[in-house]
Amino acid sequence: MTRTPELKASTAVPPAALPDDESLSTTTTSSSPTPVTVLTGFLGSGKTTALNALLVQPALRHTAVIINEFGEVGLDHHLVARTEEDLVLLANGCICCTVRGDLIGAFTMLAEQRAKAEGAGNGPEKGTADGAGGRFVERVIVETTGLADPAPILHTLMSDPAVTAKYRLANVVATVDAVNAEGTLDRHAEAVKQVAVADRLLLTKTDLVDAAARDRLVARLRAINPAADIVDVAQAITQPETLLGDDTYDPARRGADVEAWLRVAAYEDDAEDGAEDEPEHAHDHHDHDSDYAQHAGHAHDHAHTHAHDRNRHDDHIKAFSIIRDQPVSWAGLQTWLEMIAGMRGDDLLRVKGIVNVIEHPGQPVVIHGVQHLFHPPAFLPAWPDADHRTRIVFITRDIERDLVEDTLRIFESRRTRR
Ligand SMILES: Nc1nc2c(ncn2[C@@H]2O[C@H](COP(=O)(O)OP(=O)(O)OP(=O)(O)O)[C@@H](O)[C@H]2O)c(=O)[nH]1
Repeated sequence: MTRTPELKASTAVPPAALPDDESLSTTTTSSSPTPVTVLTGFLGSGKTTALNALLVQPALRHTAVIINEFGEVGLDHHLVARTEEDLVLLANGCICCTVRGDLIGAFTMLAEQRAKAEGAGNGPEKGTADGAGGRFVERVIVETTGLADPAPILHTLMSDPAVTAKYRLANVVATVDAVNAEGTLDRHAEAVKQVAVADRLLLTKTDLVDAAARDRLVARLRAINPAADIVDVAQAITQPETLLGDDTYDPARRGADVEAWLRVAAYEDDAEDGAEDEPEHAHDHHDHDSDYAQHAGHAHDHAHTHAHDRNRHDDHIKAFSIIRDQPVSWAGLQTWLEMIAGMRGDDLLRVKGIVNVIEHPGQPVVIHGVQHLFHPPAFLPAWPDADHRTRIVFITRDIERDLVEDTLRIFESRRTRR
């Protein structure tokens, strides 16, 4: 049976406060397009962890982050070391299919902030980034969902006039989980595409595998994308200038497949633009779509209408969340997680949650599961907002919400009877 690591005191999110220092790019001027890095990588492969390690570095203090999350309940904005002003959460589906408009809207908003900051004298020369004058945004990192097909995202960034007027796609970085990647690449076409389009591949979780497994994985990654730099995340995050440093994304360097995917994305984009002239009718794109997008801290409802279905994800993939109003027993939850990971680990693509545990009142616990692997749970220093309910997001293949709900209730009721 899969063992869930013991609950130990550690913190899940590094501090958001940044020391004053030089920025990464010394070449940004108020008129130059803002460089954009796309951070992709399969579910649970370590995107947010790598991002947090980068964002605390002084060189990235003027970096805004756009996070796209997959699931009914957005959690990532609570787990990223960035203040509300620098973080935009797109939780209304996947940017590769349903929230392209939101992505463009987020870029437009950040460009307006930058213009406002520069108008108020908060430009790059002064290095200031706050106050009523707006924030100076020097770089944007877009973290995709783990299931994203990167091609339509890259296409949008390279061709949408509203974006290209102010931004340029600098590079694509993909995290690759050394524990799960072999199986993931076998089973999920999105994972192969994420690797194939990247300039840099960040190997994560190499601390959990032996050298031979790492070498096998590197050979496989080289076969998919011979031009990418492959680096261990521990090394990469100490050199943000190398990881994110200015270059302009060139699909031609990535091979014929990538160019073909981008052509398909362009074709579908044109088809959608044509279809937008048709009368709109609202319908669900995914059974997992949440129905809101929010600029972190300022949630606003979006009633999304799309003219046709652009669901690129496998119909077998489900995303749902389990919510508990009352604190839950850590011991019961741990036993249940072990049971479900042991029985259905291959199909338990991602489990991520904030848990209010009976055993540690006032100390929210963050849990992360990726297929059979459960990472050590970690305490958050405090609840990120007024919502103190347990919220656990599941992304599964062919595991229905009812099965998860029903089995969890069995363990919960067993605990209660003791
Ligand atoms: N041991 C180890 N754990 C890691 C490493 N990188 C990430 N993790 C753990 O992997 C889990 C998932 O990491 P995240 O950064 O949330 O992954 P993600 O790609 O952002 O996940 P999603 O966006 O939900 O798909 C967390 O528990 C991390 O602590 C690593 O290099 N080594």
